[in-house]
Amino acid sequence: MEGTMRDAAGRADAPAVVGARGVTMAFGDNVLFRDVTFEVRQGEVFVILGGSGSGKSTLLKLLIGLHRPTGGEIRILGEDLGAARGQERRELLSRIGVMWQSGALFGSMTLLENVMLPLEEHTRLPRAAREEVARVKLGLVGLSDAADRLPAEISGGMAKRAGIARAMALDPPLLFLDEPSAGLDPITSAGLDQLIRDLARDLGTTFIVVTHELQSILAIGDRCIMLDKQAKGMIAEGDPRALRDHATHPTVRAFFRREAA
Ligand SMILES: Nc1ncnc2c1ncn2[C@@H]1O[C@H](COP(=O)(O)OP(=O)(O)OP(=O)(O)O)[C@@H](O)[C@H]1O
Repeated sequence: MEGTMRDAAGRADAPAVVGARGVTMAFGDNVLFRDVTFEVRQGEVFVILGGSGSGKSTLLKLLIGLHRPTGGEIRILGEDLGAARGQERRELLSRIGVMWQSGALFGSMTLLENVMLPLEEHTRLPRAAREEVARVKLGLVGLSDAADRLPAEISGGMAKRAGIARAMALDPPLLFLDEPSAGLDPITSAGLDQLIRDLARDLGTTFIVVTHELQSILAIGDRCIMLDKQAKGMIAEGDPRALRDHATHPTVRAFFRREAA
């Protein structure tokens, strides 16, 4: 497997907030990947990349408990996700935020109401406090002025930001983003990348991002792993810029240098 030194951001000593050890996933006879092992450290922006069908989304679903792995162990925020049951598992999973590719905002609610929703479901805060928290989150993503708009009245980039604000409503230490740049023009996408970097730096939030947008990977990723369909597993791990400059594995090189494999 292609590998590089730890990221230059110097987070090698930060505690691991996610750990996958020897993770295998199969649907019936169809093995997607074997022996996937990595750690994500607090405050990192960690990117999962790979070609279509390599299992990126499935890995994301394993990490947030929507699927159980066929083999191996996943630890989230210090807990063994596979061993956690019932209320313990629910509590653990309530400490992670997820933004799905579509943004998944409720169309009949304003952005403010959308961001207030998780607070309604998971806290007993009075309405005024929920509103206050939701306004702060919208402020963090630069949408203070759009709080009263409906999802249909905003751009795709704004919808992604609102999706991030909602995923952050409960102050999760760990945020998962599924293809955040999908469907955005390059300038809007670059703005979103900047937001992700700012949030990671200013709030210490750990991000795990599934994306195949090379510009985004290079802009936001402290470290990445690359899954491969043929290899049925990881073929690279490391600092994306180092992989771009030094990778020798043909598929990894091809991806980072936009060459034919
Ligand atoms: N619930 C499921 N049941 C059975 N097979 C599944 C299921 N989910 C995914 N798969 C299989 O796993 C493969 C990988 O899917 P996955 O969505 O994880 O890939 P991906 O790398 O995210 O791809 P893409 O970039 O195209 O979204 C799919 O091609 C499909 O064969």
